[in-house]
Amino acid sequence: MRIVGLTGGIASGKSTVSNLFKAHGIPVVDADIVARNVLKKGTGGWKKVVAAFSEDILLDNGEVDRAKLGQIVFADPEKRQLLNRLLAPFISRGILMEVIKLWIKGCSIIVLDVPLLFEAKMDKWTKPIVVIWVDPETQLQRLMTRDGSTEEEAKRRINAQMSLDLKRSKADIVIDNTSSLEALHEQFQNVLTEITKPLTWIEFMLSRNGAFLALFSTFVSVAIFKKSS
Ligand SMILES: CC(C)(COP(=O)(O)OP(=O)(O)OC[C@H]1O[C@@H](n2cnc3c(N)ncnc32)[C@H](O)[C@@H]1O)[C@@H](O)C(=O)NCCC(=O)NCCS
Ligand SMILES: Nc1ncnc2c1ncn2[C@@H]1O[C@H](COP(=O)(O)OP(=O)(O)OP(=O)(O)O)[C@@H](O)[C@H]1O
Repeated sequence: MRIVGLTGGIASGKSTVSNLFKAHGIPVVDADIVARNVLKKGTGGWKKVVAAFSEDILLDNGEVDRAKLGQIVFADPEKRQLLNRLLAPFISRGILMEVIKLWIKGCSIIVLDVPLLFEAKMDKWTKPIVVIWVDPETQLQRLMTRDGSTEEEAKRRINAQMSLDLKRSKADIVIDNTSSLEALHEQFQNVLTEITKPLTWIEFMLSRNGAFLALFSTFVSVAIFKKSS
């Protein structure tokens, strides 16, 4: 199985590229969705976060007030680290479960869309790593437009992440999404060609079909050995 890492900064275009992968039949595990699920009312993540941040962060229906928690953690690095520490085990487990489900289905190439791929040290599980880079001014403008946030709020969120230049230096493949959507689509075609190349032997053995082949070969070898002895 080939597990492609997809990362970048906030509002750099990960969801836009994820949608292109999905449109080409390549399944995507979205870490933001996993992170939302592990913070739903009554879950283990929810209990830990409420115990640490108090019931002040809850809405009347008991769900976490995400906007309020966001304001708290993006204004205070220590509180953000605390939230990351509390949720990290639940998020990693959630992502692993999604990968296992896709493995069982027989998917041979999948994409992990993880904003904090490097920060959470999940990059060691993915190859190749695709980083979506965008110039800082475009990133800020797109974030403010999409979320309707002020410049100050948007900058806080951007500064809570590893710099995009550092992420770019750790990439196997870089997509520059500063320009138009057409330019993004063009670059995407090259990425698609690259990641859909035939699996390496190791990737094949890590896929479901590879595991079945290994199991089948073992049975045949044992049967031949028994017959000949
Ligand atoms: C603080 C929370 C409640 C704010 O929720 P909100 O709905 O406003 O934002 P959302 O979850 O859609 O995240 C939007 C983007 O913010 C960035 N972001 C989210 N959490 C973090 C973080 N802890 N550090 C840096 N950037 C982050 C990511 O780029 C993400 O794509 C939420 O982001 C959260 O629970 N974060 C901690 C979990 C986490 O690490 N998520 C990232 C998945 S790897
Ligand atoms: N090339 C582009 N030209 C113009 N707008 C774009 C381009 N690429 C993405 N956008 C817009 O920029 C915004 C951010 O893109 P997107 O939501 O895909 O980023 P993201 O990296 O997934 O964000 P997050 O980290 O918050 O999940 C969206 O409103 C999207 O429509």
